[in-house]
Amino acid sequence: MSDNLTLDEVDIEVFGQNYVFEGPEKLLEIWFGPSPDTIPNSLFPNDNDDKPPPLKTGLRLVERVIWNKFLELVKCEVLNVINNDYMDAYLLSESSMFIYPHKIILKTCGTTTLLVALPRLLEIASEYCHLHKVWRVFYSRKSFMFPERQSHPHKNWNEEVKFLDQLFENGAAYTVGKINGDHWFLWLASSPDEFLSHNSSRLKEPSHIDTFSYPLDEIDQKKPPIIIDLEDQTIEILMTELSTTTLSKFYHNPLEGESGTEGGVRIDQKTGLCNLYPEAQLDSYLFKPCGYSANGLVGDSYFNVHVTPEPICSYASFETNIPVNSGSIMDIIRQVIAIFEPGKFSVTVFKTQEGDFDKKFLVESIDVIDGFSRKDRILYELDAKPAIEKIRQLIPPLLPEFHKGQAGRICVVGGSEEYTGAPYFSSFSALKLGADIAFVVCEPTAALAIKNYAPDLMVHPYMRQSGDTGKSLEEVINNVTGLFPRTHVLIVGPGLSRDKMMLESAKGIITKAKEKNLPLVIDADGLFLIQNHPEIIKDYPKAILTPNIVEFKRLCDAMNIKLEGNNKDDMIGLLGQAFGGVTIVQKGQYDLISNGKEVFKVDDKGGLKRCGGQGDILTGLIATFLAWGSAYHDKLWQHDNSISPTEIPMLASYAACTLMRECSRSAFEKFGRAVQTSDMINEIGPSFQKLYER
Ligand SMILES: NC(=O)C1=CN([C@@H]2O[C@H](COP(=O)(O)OP(=O)(O)OC[C@H]3O[C@@H](n4cnc5c(N)ncnc54)[C@H](O)[C@@H]3O)[C@@H](O)[C@H]2O)[C@@H](O)CC1
Ligand SMILES: Nc1ncnc2c1ncn2[C@@H]1O[C@H](COP(=O)(O)OP(=O)(O)OP(=O)(O)O)[C@@H](O)[C@H]1O
Repeated sequence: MSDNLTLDEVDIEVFGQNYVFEGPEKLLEIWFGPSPDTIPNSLFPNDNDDKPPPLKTGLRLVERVIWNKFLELVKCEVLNVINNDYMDAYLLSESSMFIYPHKIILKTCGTTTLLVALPRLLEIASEYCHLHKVWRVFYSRKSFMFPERQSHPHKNWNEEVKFLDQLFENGAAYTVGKINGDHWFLWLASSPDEFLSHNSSRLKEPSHIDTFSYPLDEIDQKKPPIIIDLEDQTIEILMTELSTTTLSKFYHNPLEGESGTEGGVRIDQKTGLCNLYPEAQLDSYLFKPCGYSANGLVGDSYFNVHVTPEPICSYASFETNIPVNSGSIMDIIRQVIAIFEPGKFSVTVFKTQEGDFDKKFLVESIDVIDGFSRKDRILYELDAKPAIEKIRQLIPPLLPEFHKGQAGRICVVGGSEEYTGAPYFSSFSALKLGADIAFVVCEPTAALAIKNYAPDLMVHPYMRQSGDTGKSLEEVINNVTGLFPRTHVLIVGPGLSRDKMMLESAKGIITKAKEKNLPLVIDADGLFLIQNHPEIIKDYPKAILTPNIVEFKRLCDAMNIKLEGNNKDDMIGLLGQAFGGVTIVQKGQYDLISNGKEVFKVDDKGGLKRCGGQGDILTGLIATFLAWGSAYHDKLWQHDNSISPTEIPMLASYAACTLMRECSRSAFEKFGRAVQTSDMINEIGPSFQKLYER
């Protein structure tokens, strides 16, 4: 490095005026089995030997020349290789590759074409290791700094998803984070029970292994039973805007010695990187004129560090799968941040969720670092289901000391001259689930009909349609709000109609309900109101909106959220964010639930008849779970108080969606095409019993 030039000047001198480098890496993990022991031809531990087995099996059998050729497709090459009993770690000209017997982790930066090489990777596994099927695939990357420099299929996320979808079945693509800021793309396909088929057209199964298969039980017969630890956790710290002092350390200064491995060792000491994991076997490399990469091995885990020190695109990444418990994640983050002194950084913890793992605790344990302010903290559940056990905790026990109303008082504002069924379905479903009391506040002509449907309901004819001169808007609103002291949860919309006076009244009632901090469920015509006046509900986290496909689109339009460039399933998170943390339940072939931070998916089997009114049932169910959430926090019964009030809308929505689908499934099973919404209501009791009753 020239002594009297700034780093910028050095870059321009060496690389030219327009030089930039894409530091953020593409990361691919392909698992061919859950552990090394599930791979054919593995050498199993000698019973008398405490030492780990010499696991040169599976993918580790593939020779270096094959990998060299393979990496040509990625457009990078091998600089150095280290290994231990568990894996081979390749340091690449553009990042790293880790090869275990049962999985490969390939991480490449710049304009490498990682996915292009994927079919060849599957072919190598099949041809040389008898690994014809994969068990888990994970591909991720941060949004690129310079996307226009990438080549196919990395030009944009949709292309990458299409590429992966063509190769593997059942993939799921996600975008996490701010679309107009830092965000991540993830694609994953996994199947804990079965192996995934892949469709690599170039793959041909060699005839001599035509009949070879390796179901887990077949392998298990060859050795003592093993407990497969499926826990897998990766921590990634991505840093930009590194300090000038830090950057200068990653330039090659000929006066200090050679670049390459020798330079790498120098950098490890100069920066303190060698102290991150002092016990690690470290392989580091200093590029000429600048840049640094390192792989570190600790037992069966690894870490890697890659640094792009050009000031115009400065970037450093640290990634590890070395197990860290929730409490000590902060220690490693602090150490890494102290070494690189970034202006901005983000931490991603990717964890497979097994057992009773407390993800909330993990997320909360990631604290703010002195000198930084936190912009975002997202917990994203990928195809995960919130613990049924958690929902069960919200359900009030049936105790002799309780009195009328404590298990839930639900008020439905809806019901007009045109629609009387909707408010009935909604309120009656709340009773069927277990709420003690349900009121319907409706227009007088609807009141007569609804009273006739069910004497269990309390029907108040307080609402007025336009042209009805009997009552002013103010009187209507005051009458309804007079019920609030007796209400736990308010549902607005079923059968309300689009009459101006009815909608104006609903608007006033929602505003008053917010002042009283009442949980709200808004559906049907209530959503029509919101689509025209989103400000009524924006930033009120106690509200849940339950749009069907048409209503969802209208809400997105109202909030200016466009499908272009977004994955269809990401829209809900964006809508939740746009509404400032309101929970959205997007109903359809599968239901998605999001508050803008988390997304739950409910794809349990439902019935095949789409009769009107099922959405109304759902509102009654959500409201009852919400009311139980309030009773939980009022400590109506003894419990450990482990569920936070902020979790309730997501949990209540999830519980209601699963229950609704089960009601629809079982009613359809009995009645087929003749099934009616009222048949589904009759299934609420048995379905609840099946899913949630202890
Ligand atoms: N028995 C009853 O009294 C019922 C009354 N309902 C009430 O009827 C009023 C109007 O509700 P709508 O749902 O008709 O109004 P929407 O504005 O949701 O629907 C408008 C149009 O979109 C169509 N549509 C709805 N869901 C769709 C989907 N998933 N895919 C494609 N097209 C779809 C509808 O058929 C309708 O033509 C509301 O007040 C509602 O509460 C409904 O809740 C159904 C039952
Ligand atoms: N294609 C589908 N497959 C399975 N379930 C579905 C499908 N479409 C909707 N549902 C379920 O039906 C219920 C009602 O959703 P729908 O989209 O019909 O709402 P809605 O139009 O608001 O209903 P309503 O008729 O009460 O106004 C939800 O629980 C949803 O999960």
